[in-house]
Amino acid sequence: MTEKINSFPQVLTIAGTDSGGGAGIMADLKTFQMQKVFGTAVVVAVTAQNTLGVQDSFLMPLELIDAQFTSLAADFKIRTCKTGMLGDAAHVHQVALNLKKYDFGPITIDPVMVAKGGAPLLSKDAVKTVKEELLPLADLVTPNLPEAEVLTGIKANSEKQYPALAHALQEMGVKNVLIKGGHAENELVRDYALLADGTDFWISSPRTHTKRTHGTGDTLAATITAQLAHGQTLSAAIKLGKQYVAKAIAETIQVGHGHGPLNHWVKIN
Ligand SMILES: Nc1ncnc2c1ncn2[C@@H]1O[C@H](COP(=O)(O)OP(=O)(O)OP(=O)(O)O)[C@@H](O)[C@H]1O
Ligand SMILES: Cc1ncc(CO)c(N)n1
Repeated sequence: MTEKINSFPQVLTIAGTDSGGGAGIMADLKTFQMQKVFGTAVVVAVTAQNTLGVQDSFLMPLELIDAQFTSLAADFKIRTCKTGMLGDAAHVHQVALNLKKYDFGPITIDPVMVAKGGAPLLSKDAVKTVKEELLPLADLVTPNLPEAEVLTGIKANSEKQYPALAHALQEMGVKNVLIKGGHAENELVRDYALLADGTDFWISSPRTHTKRTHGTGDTLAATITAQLAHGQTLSAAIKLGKQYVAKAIAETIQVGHGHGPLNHWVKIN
């Protein structure tokens, strides 16, 4: 029998691992698999983590970051990519250098700073490097509320300020912005998108009252990355991302004793 060759778009996540399987590279790869794209990964950090918190972490040697990028560039046609946990300023810088060197398609930056339990995933002094070196490379940035505040220096106490946060981020060089509203306390969880052409829209879903929200941001950005690789427009990809993450939170699974992971098995189409 001759082989039957199936082809899937190839995508890349540049982030940290989560031994607990719910966030970071693990959430990204599960999402990629469900969205029918072929997932690859540059491991920037390894975390010893579960649903209760981050117990330990280690950042990869910078040469190994370069080596992973080189391996992928030599053999794959990466259509889109995303970043997650990047650890410190030196690693943000190294990732930015590699993203400038290779064309891995549209770049989604999820500016991960703190884990759900409060553990830092990006050192404070790295924020400057994210702003100066990474954001200008981003096609899309997807901060949660606290991250948007840190990046812009604007304190936001209501949804009315999301457009101001997004415009401030655009002024920092990002083309498209998605502000995530998971950290607000409203009954409707509303995210706000501001696109490069100046158009904007809100997307909302009912809030699921649960502590099982580990990896929500990673899952959203990974879905957008996958859908862009399938050729969806950015606004369609964002809407599909929100739909997937809302369903994956609502149809919960029982894993661990703390901030449990999402149900990546849900289907949206
Ligand atoms: N309780 C919830 N019910 C429904 N949707 C939610 C809930 N919490 C978050 N979301 C949605 O999940 C996505 C991620 O939002 P959030 O603000 O939690 O990101 P995050 O803090 O970066 O997540 P994480 O750090 O866990 O990866 C957004 O689309 C948001 O609207
Ligand atoms: C490795 C890693 N990346 C991202 C997050 C945020 O969800 C986390 N908790 N752990």
